[in-house]
Amino acid sequence: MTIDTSSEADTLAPWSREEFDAKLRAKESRYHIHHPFNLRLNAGELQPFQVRGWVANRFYYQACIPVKDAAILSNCPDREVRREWIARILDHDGRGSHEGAEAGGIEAWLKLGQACGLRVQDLWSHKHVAPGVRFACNAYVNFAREAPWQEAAISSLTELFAPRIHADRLAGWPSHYPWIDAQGLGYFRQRIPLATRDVDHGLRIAHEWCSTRRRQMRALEILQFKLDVLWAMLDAIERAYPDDLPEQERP
Ligand SMILES: O=C(O)c1cc(C(=O)O)c2c(n1)C(=O)C(=O)c1cc(C(=O)O)[nH]c1-2
Repeated sequence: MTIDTSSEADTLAPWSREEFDAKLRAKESRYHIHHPFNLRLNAGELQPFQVRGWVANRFYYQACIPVKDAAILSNCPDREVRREWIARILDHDGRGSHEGAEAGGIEAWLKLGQACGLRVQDLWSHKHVAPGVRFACNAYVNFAREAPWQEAAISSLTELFAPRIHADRLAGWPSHYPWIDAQGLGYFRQRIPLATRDVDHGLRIAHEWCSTRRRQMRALEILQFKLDVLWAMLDAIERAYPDDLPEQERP
């Protein structure tokens, strides 16, 4: 028998904040930190072209994030929320073209790409981007364009689990991949406090919006959608860069 959760949701009291948060956090088991490709990446098992392939494909995600955040802003009539949310765009696009954190996350990712041996123009051309990665990232941006801004804000809550994945890279990559200039890992370092701040804001929005069981259940569905975006990206990247990819097709 299937349970009709949609009508059931209307008869049930909302979970307490603690229960709701626990259910959001339990989604960690589906985070891409557990994807086979990420396990190999962070265990130092990948060949240089596979790391480069991951970096080049992930750059498409990086480029989409501020567009996604601008879509959320464009749907949000609340000035207080907009004032806080706009920081996310500047975090990635930068507040100036100079060096350091002010240059923003996209610039830092380009540095990571260069440290891995990729050329800036090749990253911007997105020529290495696998179709599945493009589809997944575009689905995320389109969701933010079309959903109520509170739902789109909730979709960023995969960042609950991001500090750990960044910290894993900082801890492991210098010894696993000594051919990558460690200066290039700054992106991961700068994201840890920013992800924590984003999550604080995202959770405040989720707590206010999810005042009914139906909305709480919807939030869990949305978080799963976003987990699927990240998982599908790694599925596509894994498929694009098999261990025996011919030399001439390697990034
Ligand atoms: O490297 C990662 O595994 C990872 C994951 C995520 C995430 O969980 O969505 C983000 C990031 N990095 C990231 O760097 C980032 O700026 C970011 C923004 C967002 C978002 O949904 O708004 N997610 C993420």
